[in-house]
Amino acid sequence: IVGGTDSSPGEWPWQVSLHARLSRQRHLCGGSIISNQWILTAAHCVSSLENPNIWRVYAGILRQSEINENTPFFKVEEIIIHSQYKFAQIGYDIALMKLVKPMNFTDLQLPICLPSKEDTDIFYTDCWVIGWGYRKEKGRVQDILQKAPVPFMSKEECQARYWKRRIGDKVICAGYDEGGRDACKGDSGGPLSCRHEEVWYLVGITSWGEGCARPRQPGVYTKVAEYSDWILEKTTQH
Ligand SMILES: O=C1CSc2cc(C(=O)N[C@@H](Cc3ccccc3)C(=O)NCCc3cc(Cl)ccc3-n3cnnn3)ccc2N1
Repeated sequence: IVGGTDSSPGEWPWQVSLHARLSRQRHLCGGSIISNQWILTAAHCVSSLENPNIWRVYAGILRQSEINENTPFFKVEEIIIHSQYKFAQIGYDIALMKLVKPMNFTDLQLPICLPSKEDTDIFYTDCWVIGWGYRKEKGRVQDILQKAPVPFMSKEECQARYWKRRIGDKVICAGYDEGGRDACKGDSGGPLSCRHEEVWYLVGITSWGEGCARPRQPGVYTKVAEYSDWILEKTTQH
């Protein structure tokens, strides 16, 4: 997160850190707890890393330094990537991770509400982007979970900022024209969390941007309300 501040314990209990064990284990992406057995993240985090056995889900942590070989984690049973995903800039940048065992909810690990598909036209005013990602483009993964407030940007303005690309209806843009606050490397897959009438909703999934916190280059987030049918279909036992 660029331009953010330290989060406090339990402030974002739905935020998880997704670690992949490749040559070595490291934080690769954020994710959000949406039920006791399902994590929502970005498709680009797991595409080409679809073997569930390499992933470790850490919940209820504030600092990456809390993680060592003795830290408990959740194992992943199944990874579901949206069938229309190709790469983040095109869209459909959404994926689900099913945990092997359901987690117990505590003050430090709780689910966030999903917006319902009727909520696609709410203009949220209290949104935050959260993560352990870089604080600048050439940075490093941070220890303490960072948070930054980011205002929605209209689709029209966002399309004007990214005129070489097609900004569709299933993404949300958020950021400042003057730049300065944004997601960055290591934040993707995490939540754009918005508070509406005292309830927090998972409005976006951190997806892509041109650099980090550059003027007139807002962050682009998967619009979760547009995928509520998909989420319901994939997470309901049939
Ligand atoms: O220990 C380490 C050091 S190297 C490292 C890199 C990344 C990374 O590039 N993540 C990418 C995505 C990715 C994930 C897995 C594999 C490959 C790529 C990312 O977060 N990308 C964030 C994309 C983004 C989103 C918004 Cl909303 C705004 C601006 C940006 N950025 C534009 N340029 N940088 N960030 C993640 C974890 C890492 N862990």
